[in-house]
Amino acid sequence: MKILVSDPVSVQGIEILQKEFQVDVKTKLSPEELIAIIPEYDALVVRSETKVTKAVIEAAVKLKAIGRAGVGVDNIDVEAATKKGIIVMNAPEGNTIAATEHTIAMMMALTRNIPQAYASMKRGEWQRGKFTGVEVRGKTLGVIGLGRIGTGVAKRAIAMEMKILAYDPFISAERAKALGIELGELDEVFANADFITLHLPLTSETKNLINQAAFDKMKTGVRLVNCARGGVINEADLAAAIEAGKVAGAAIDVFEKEPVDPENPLLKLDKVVVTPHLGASTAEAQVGVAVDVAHGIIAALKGEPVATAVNMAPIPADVLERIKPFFTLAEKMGCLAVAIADGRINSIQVEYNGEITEVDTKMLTTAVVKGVLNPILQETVNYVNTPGIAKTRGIAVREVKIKQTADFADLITVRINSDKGYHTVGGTLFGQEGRIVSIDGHRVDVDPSGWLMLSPHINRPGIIGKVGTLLGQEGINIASMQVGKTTTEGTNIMALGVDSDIPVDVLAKIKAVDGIFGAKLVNFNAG
Ligand SMILES: NC(=O)c1ccc[n+]([C@@H]2O[C@H](COP(=O)([O-])OP(=O)(O)OC[C@H]3O[C@@H](n4cnc5c(N)ncnc54)[C@H](O)[C@@H]3O)[C@@H](O)[C@H]2O)c1
Ligand SMILES: O=C(O)CC[C@@H](O)C(=O)O
Repeated sequence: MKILVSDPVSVQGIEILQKEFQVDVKTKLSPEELIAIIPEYDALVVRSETKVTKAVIEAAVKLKAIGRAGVGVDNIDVEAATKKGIIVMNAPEGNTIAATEHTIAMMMALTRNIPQAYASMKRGEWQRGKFTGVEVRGKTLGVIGLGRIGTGVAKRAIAMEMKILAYDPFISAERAKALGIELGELDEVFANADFITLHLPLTSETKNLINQAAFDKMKTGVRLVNCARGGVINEADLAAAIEAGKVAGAAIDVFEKEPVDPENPLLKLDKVVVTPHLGASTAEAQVGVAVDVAHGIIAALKGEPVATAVNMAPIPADVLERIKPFFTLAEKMGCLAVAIADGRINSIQVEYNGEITEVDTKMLTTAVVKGVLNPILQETVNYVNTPGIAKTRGIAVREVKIKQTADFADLITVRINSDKGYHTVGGTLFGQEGRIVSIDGHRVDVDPSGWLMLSPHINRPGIIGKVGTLLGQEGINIASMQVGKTTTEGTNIMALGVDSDIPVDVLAKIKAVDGIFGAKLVNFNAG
């Protein structure tokens, strides 16, 4: 598989990718160049410069994952990617400290006129009176967006004896209180803040949030800091508010259009301190996001769930740790269940027993359904599109949890229902290895890898020998053999691990053996 890295991403991340896949680093591509080469790639890694538009996604043929080495995914058409079953992930934590510290640096640079004083001295001047600033102690800092960075900025500002008034409709008052932060409505923040700092994403809702109408509600002399996203502030309105004396100054790291247009009015104002989107630009952050995104891309390309996918339900790290060993098993159980099922599938039930019931198992259930759908569909089936595909196909998915278990510490049982009846597959982990421990109530111990032939038969001498002879005549080697007892008196199931595919006509000959009720072949390595 091939990965394209189209923005400057730290070498530590690239090296991790190179251990597993071929990696091409091609930066500064024009939109046309990216569209022309994207069909070759299975994954794309970007920072904020590459615009992954609908056209890019439509041109992609094999693309399975897009990784953003950073937080904001506003440069990626996530909706188009989701429709195509492409996992979009970010690296949300690696640059939090960098952006937090940059925000504080920008606020202090703004209050003490550091860039202006620096430029003046470099011109050979000594102007002490011109650059008198203001203190932040005792001032109210309005924090809009109290997520990772907003909270970090608030904590540091509290240490500088600022009072924090925050607006974030998705944060509880208890959480804010525990941090020593007062929550208020947006208009309260506008009306009371001496400084306002933005830490929210750019969405259709937040675009132009800080516009002329917002400035009208603010204190005269307010100072603004934006290290979140350009576009949240209307730049023309900000420039006008500064010129009118309503806003005393602004520190801006992010712009509506990047790289910024030299004619941007904000660049012409002395009261505006600017940096070229440097919030995440520390050595530590760049390594952090590159390494995080590399691990996410590898997981996605191996068909494993990605903790930081933005178009899938997020999985907390502790839950992922707990359920990760079960993923491959769960998918293979789905693959086995669909192989033995007859008729039109109308529902899949996944029952969990044991310790595993204590965590959120939704992604494991998705893994089972993915395993069911993968062998029967031509389209790419992954963790992003599996729930949608099952729904469109009218397959109801149900999860049942019963903590009590009889024989295993953890047990997963898949029941696949069709218009012709139902089948069950049980699985567990022996150490870290997945094992199929029951098929339709027959006790087995099957390693779910390679080819497996399953054949229920009457429990009487000679049958297994006949099957062995038939396979031997066709040159098909039997690698392992299990015979499980069934709960139905007198019926056993043969589970033969074979080294290669069994042609349909050979399978027909096996089915025709007297005493055999059927024969099904499963390829656990498909998909
Ligand atoms: N300048 C940089 O280089 C740089 C670096 C990292 C992150 N960022 C940007 O900083 C921003 C914050 O990043 P983060 O990691 O803290 O994200 P986060 O997801 O942890 O926090 C965002 C917060 O915004 C809140 N929010 C969403 N919509 C809102 C609205 N309409 N009004 C108020 N609050 C709202 C959310 O509830 C959340 O708490 C993002 O836009 C990110 O892209 C910039
Ligand atoms: O890639 C960058 O340097 C910017 C990252 C930053 O804007 C983010 O959203 O994480």
